[in-house]
This record gives sequence, C-alpha cells and structure tokens, in this order.
Amino acid sequence: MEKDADGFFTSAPPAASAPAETTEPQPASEPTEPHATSDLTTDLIKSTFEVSVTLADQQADPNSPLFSVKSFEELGLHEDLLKGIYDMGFTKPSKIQERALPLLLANPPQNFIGQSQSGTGKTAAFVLTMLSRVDFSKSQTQALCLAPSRELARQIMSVVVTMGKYTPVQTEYSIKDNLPRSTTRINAHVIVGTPGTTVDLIRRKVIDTSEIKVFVLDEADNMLDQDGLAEQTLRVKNALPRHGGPQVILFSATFPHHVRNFANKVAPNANKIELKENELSVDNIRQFYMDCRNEEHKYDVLVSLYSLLTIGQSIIFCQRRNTADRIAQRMTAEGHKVASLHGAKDAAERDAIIDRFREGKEKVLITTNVIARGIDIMQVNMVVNYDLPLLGERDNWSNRQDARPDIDTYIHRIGRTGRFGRKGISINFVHDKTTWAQMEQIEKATGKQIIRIETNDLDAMEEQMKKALK
Ligand SMILES: Nc1ncnc2c1ncn2[C@@H]1O[C@H](COP(=O)(O)OP(=O)(O)OP(=O)(O)O)[C@@H](O)[C@H]1O
Repeated sequence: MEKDADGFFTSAPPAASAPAETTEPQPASEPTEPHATSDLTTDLIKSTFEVSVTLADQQADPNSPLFSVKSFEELGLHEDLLKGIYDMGFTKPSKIQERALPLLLANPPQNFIGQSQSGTGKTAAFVLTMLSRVDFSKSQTQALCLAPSRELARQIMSVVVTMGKYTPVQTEYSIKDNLPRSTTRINAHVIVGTPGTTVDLIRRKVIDTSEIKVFVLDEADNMLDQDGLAEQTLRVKNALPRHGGPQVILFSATFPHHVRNFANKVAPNANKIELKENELSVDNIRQFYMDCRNEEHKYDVLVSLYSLLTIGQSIIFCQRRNTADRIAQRMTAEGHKVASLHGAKDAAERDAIIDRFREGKEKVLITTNVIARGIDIMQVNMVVNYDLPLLGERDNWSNRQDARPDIDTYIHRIGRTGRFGRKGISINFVHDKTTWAQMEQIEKATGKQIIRIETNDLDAMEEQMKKALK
C-alpha cells in the first residue's frame, strides 16, 4: 500500500511485511438475519471491512493481542464504567472499539486518529476514554469534546450521561443559548459543545482549560476543514495546555486528503486506524435512485413515497434551508405529517424538533446538511437525497452545472440509516443531465452500485424497497 506524505494510506492493500502497519482480514460475510438485534450486532462484530492500524511506536506490532480486545472486561475499566456499558445493552466491543479502545486507553496517553464507517460505535469509544481519564475527586474540567452541530453535541452528551450514570461525573454543554449569560465558571468534568460557543466561553474564562486531559473532535474532518469549522476549532485547541498537553482524539467516517495533513498536525504522533477508500460506507445500506422529470416532479415523487417514508422513520436531505421549509410547508398543507429542521431555526426549536423525531413522534424529517453527520436514530430506515450534496454550493449556486458532488457528505448522509448493522435504504433524486452525472460520480467514488427504481410504479417500488429492508 502506498502512503502519502502524511502517513495515511492512499491505495492498494498494505504489504504484509510492513512492521508497524497491518490490514486485518475479516471473516467472509454471512447472510444477515434482519430482525434479531443480537444477530445484527454479531454481524457488525464479525464485520468484513478491513482496517489499517498504524502505531506511533514503529517498533510495536499492531497484530499483537495487546492491541485488540474481545471483551470490555479486558480493558481494565472501573467497574462503575463497565456497569454503565452493560446497562446500555453493549455486550461486546464493536470492530472499531475492539481495535481502538486499547490504543485510546493505554498509558501514557497517545494521540489517536480513528476512521470507521458510520454507525459502528465510534462515540462509545471516545466517551469511554473521556470518562476513564477523569479524576472525579477534582471539580475541574478534564475532558472536552467538540462536534459540528448542537444536535450531535446533545447526542454525545446523552452517551456521556448514560455511560457515566454509575460515576459521579459532572457535565456541561458549551452550545448556544444553554448557559445563562451571568455564568462565570464551569467546573464540570466533561464539556461537550460546538466550536463557536466553546471559543466564546474560553475567551470569557468561563471554561478553564488548564486541567484538560482529553480533547476529542468528533467528525474531525469536518471540524478541521478550512471551509468549515477549522478556525474556531483551532482557537480552542490553542487554548489547551501546551506542556504535557491533552490526549487529542480525532474520529470520523471520512478523512479526505485535503484535511489529513492538518489532522496530523493537530494530533501529532497519533496511533491511527483507517479504512480503505472503497470501504467507506457499509454494505447494509442499499442505494437507489429515481429519475424525476424536473425539479417540480421531485416534489410529486416525494409525496408519492410518503406511505413508504413512514413505515419506519425517514430523513429527507435538501441542499438549502428554504427548500426544506418549502417542501415541509407544502406537504403539511396537503395533510402529510412532516417536520423541518435547519440551522436558521432558533436553538429551542431545533432541540424540540430533533427530540420529537428521536422519540418517534415525527416520522419524516426534512432537513439540510446540519444533521448529515453523527445523528444516531436506529428507527431511521430511509434516507432521501432530494438534492444531491454538492461541494462549494454556497459560493457557486448560480453555476450549478460545474458543481461537483460532495462525496463525504453523501457518505455521512446515507449513514443516518443502517446503524450498527441494521438494514437501510437511500434514494437519490436525479432530474437532469447534471444531477445524473453527479450521481455517477458518487457511484464511482463510493464503489457501491446505485440501483434505479421506477417513479411511476408504486407497487414495484414498494416491493423493491421492502426487499431491500428485509
Ligand atoms: N459495542 C456495542 N454493542 C452494541 N451497540 C453498540 C455498541 N457500540 C455502539 N453501539 C450502538 O451503535 C449505534 C451507533 O454508534 P455511534 O453513534 O457511536 O456510531 P458512529 O460510529 O459514531 O457513527 P457516525 O459515523 O454516524 O457518527 C449507537 O446506537 C450505539 O448505541
């Protein structure tokens, strides 16, 4: 396997003889049992994807049993944490947890860059690391985790609270409109937030960074992307102790080339777990497309899908906020029950909408890329790309023919279904030559087939979809 200058793998399988890197061949896949959760979990644990492990210590052997565990007990965790894990219904570590946890928990702490497909259990791996490194006898912030959206920060916090429920952990959010303006100091052990609010709280010395031992960036490629949240994230990073600085942990399902160099600077000398490029999305998500006649026809097709969208739960992704609102308003006026969520809504409204969806009170959520990443709702069995995700759209909207598809966002969007080994389907709407070509690029880049389904034969469509979900 070739490595680029940053030490990431670029193509082809690694040489078996390479001392500190290895590909881990997994057993051949077996037929899945669609309904039994324990079988699905087993499928994921036996998963067929290959990972590359690169240890910062070039002398160490990544094949050593020391670097993988088959049970949570082997990790030497405090029993309060083990109790929390078992309470969550986790019996065994998932593939990424099995390989990542020994590296994350080893002492002295080592930076870590981890890549694993959506829905494979990255959150539990870094939450467990944060909780196991906190000294609960000190009322000081010792772990800080940043995520790209308030919805994801809230979800991560719920994992911290659930996993830490037998520990005395104190937690606080650094997300917009959460703390009263009069707050002068947060003493919580673990803070989870978004970069903008966190920068502000650090600047106002509400967050004391001096004792932070673990710094996690979830969706790290997004957090370090120049076009994204990088500036604010770096300002937070630069406010952390320099001497004996914190363990830096970066996780994502995608690490595009243009952020890898930077990731290596933010987390120097990291142990790494990476995926091969054609293993970026899981096989349990079946991908389809529908040929729509034009933009207006997309709306009609979506409406005709409504009964299928509500079998489980569905997320409809649009590129723009006003498209999401417009579709939601129109469908609501026509008697369908849908909700819309995007970044222009105020904080309280966003929280209420995602909570209702999480509780299953809403079945169809029409949204933007704001929740393309990380959101984990098991009942979501369908994702619709009403608009395909495009790169540089905001600057380039008037010049759509040139727009290239945003492959990474696509991978994250469809990853909102098919969580932890479950089945899911995604449907792309294409309506002209340009969108057709964009979808072909997505198909090529992900290496997964996207199958056509008829827009005008509802029965055939239903049958095909039910088959895919079986
Ligand atoms: N060892 C385990 N056993 C059973 N379920 C697990 C285990 N680890 C994680 N899960 C469950 O799997 C689901 C997906 O996990 P998680 O949200 O951490 O995925 P992720 O890898 O962070 O995905 P994404 O890339 O989309 O952020 C969660 O509902 C979580 O509770």
